[in-house]
Amino acid sequence: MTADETGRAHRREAITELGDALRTLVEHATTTEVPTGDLLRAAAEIREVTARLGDRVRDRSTLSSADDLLGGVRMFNPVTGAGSALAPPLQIEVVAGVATGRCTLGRAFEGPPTFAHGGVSAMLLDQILGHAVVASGNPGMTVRLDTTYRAPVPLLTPLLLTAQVQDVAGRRVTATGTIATEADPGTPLVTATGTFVGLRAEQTHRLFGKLLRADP
Ligand SMILES: CCCCCCCC(=O)SCCNC(=O)CCNC(=O)[C@H](O)C(C)(C)COP(=O)(O)OP(=O)(O)OC[C@H]1O[C@@H](n2cnc3c(N)ncnc32)[C@H](O)[C@@H]1OP(=O)(O)O
Repeated sequence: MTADETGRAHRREAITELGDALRTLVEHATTTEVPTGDLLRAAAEIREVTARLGDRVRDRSTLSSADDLLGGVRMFNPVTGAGSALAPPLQIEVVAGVATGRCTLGRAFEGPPTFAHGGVSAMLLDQILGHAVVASGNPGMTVRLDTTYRAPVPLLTPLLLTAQVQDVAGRRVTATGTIATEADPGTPLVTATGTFVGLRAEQTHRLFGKLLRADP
């Protein structure tokens, strides 16, 4: 490992540590019933820490120094990113074209009481369908996502997601996926069909050219 790679690995570990702390903070902030005065004290303390993190920030068109765009490392992806306070995070692996994802949604993801928000389910499915699409060798962006909600997705319950590509027609790729519980993987709670479109070179250049040139 070069010194640069070692530095980057340490930074990723630190970002993951911070992400873990933030996710716990979000979960506790969502569920706490401490006295009102404690809420106000906590808010003041959190603002102090926040100011320290804000000392040096990247702008919108700069990648995180810990990311590797072409290598698929996105530390702050809101679904899979270990550094994201918003991500469950969903852990995805792809074997023989089938993407499998695992996560447990905390109470910050609640929609109907005790169950996950429908938009969160769609977000998880968009991501895992995207991984199956990338693994098929036909990367593209989502242009359509149809979700069918068959049964509510329980919170605080290990979930199992799967996705695979069904069809590739020119630039258009169709993929399907499901959310189930790990305990009952044969009963889909939410299913989705997504259409992804591969970008033409001119589109890639227009949308991401600056980022790709900057990626080390
Ligand atoms: C590992 C990483 C995983 C990441 C997972 C997350 C993925 C995401 O969330 S991506 C973010 C959300 N998506 C976006 O922002 C994309 C927004 N859309 C766009 O920018 C444009 O539609 C773009 C650039 C993708 C394609 O534009 P353009 O080249 O003009 O497409 P266009 O020529 O109209 O259509 C191409 C093909 O797709 C089809 N298509 C386009 N839109 C749709 C649609 N809504 N439904 C079905 N088919 C569609 C067209 O019919 C056409 O098919 P065919 O070639 O067979 O005739």
